[in-house]
Amino acid sequence: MAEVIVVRNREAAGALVAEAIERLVAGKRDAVLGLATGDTPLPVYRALAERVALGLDLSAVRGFALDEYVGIPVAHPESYHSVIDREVIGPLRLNPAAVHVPDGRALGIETAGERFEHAIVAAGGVDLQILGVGTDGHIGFNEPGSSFASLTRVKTLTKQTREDNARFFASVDEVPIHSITQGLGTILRAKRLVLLAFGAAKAHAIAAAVEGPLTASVPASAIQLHPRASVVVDEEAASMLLELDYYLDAFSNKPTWDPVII
Ligand SMILES: N[C@@H]1[C@@H](O)[C@H](O)[C@@H](COP(=O)(O)O)O[C@@H]1O
Repeated sequence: MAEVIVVRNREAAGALVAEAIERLVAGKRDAVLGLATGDTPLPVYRALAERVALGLDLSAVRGFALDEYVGIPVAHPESYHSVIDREVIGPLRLNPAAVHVPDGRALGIETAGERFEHAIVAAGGVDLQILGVGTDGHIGFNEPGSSFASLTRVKTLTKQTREDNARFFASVDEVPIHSITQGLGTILRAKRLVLLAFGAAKAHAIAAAVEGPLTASVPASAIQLHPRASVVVDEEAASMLLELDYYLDAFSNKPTWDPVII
């Protein structure tokens, strides 16, 4: 079962996960982070940036982004290359050469997934994968129906995802139709998963991911297959969990030898 941690707000979630990443890096300077985009992980990146400003050294940390749009230039401000540069590499002072984003350019797209998988394996795998969740239950861009065994590949975005992401573009018509995303199988190979979600719009996806049946119709339910998955949510995102009292009880009685997330 995934560990469910209910926090007061986004800032508290950011602080909690940043603290775990700091502990991870203290034990492994060149730890490999799996990097999500979207609004959800921003509090984590902000909290880490504050720690970096105070002296935390992340310069040896390596990273793999979850996904990228296909069909927009790398330099487009909303390409995940640009977002990862702006929100992660810069503020966290990571080495740009050590952070990989799937290659969504048309040239060589058939082999881009395989190349990305090789790079993850060559790095020794992802130590901690940060995840958000789409309102339709997707993780990365693994839309409903994605195989639990899938690896990095091109996926067609659903109408719902394109509408959700239209806020980053001038209109929904400008949201790319395709993406290249780590597969559910890729994500499940990470040593630890941390899925974050905030707000009532995510409550259904969180309940389905944590307590619903294991089904490709809810890609985030794949986290139930992972032995070390934590779900960090605010009260609104937690509001449809049937066993909420149990999770709160389990967390407040967490044994001291069992550290949070890491
Ligand atoms: N590809 C990304 C996902 O990685 C992200 O988790 C999800 C939720 O986005 P947000 O965090 O902005 O709600 O949407 C996007 O489609």
